[in-house]
Amino acid sequence: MNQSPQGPTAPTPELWAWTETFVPEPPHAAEARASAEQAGELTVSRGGAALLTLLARTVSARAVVEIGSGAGVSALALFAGMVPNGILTSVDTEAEPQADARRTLLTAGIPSNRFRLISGRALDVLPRLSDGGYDLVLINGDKLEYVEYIAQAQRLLRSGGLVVVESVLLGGRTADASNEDDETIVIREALEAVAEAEDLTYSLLPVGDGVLVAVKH
Ligand SMILES: C[S@@+](CC[C@H](N)C(=O)[O-])C[C@H]1O[C@@H](n2cnc3c(N)ncnc32)[C@H](O)[C@@H]1O
Repeated sequence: MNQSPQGPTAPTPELWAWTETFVPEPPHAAEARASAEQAGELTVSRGGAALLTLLARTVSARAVVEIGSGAGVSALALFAGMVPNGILTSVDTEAEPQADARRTLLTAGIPSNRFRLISGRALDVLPRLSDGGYDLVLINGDKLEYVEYIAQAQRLLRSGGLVVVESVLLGGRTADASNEDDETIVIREALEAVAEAEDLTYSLLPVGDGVLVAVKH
């Protein structure tokens, strides 16, 4: 068997890249991803989208909060796993990607009464949402605010709800001890906040650019 210091079959970057394509992306999602890429808007990875669908289905998500609507790629993935009448509340500071998100969701047949796209800064909007009222919170907004987003997610989630924190590896910067830029420092603090939280059990998954998933108890 192929042995390495990490274990019997340590995955190569090529193998992880292959896992991203393992779950086929539905046609509407592939179109939304292509148009987001064309507009220069960042999205969750393909593997990250499949993970969101899985997690939303795992908790029978009825009420979901998304920080960072972008062009709606993650929203579509969440809806694919949510219960049929589930509602997504999604916040973004930028009007243009949010208009794309609206178009993406409507084109995919999601009725407009199933999503609230709120224009504004997450830290202004989240405090207005109900304590314990949500099954899943996706964090994919301003990385410099991730510590505050996690505190908000702890308040918003019901017991058994999930917080999903996107892109925590920062392309390798988080794990590079010589790196001290502001985003990296905040992401490390956010990871520590989750690790130290007594009401969260977590795992850091090597999906896309790293996804931290935690369940509230
Ligand atoms: C990576 S993109 C989100 C991608 C989206 N989740 C998807 O997969 O399609 C990050 C988004 O966060 C938004 N954003 C940045 N700062 C924010 C803030 N303070 N509050 C809310 N959204 C913010 C940006 O405008 C951008 O659209």
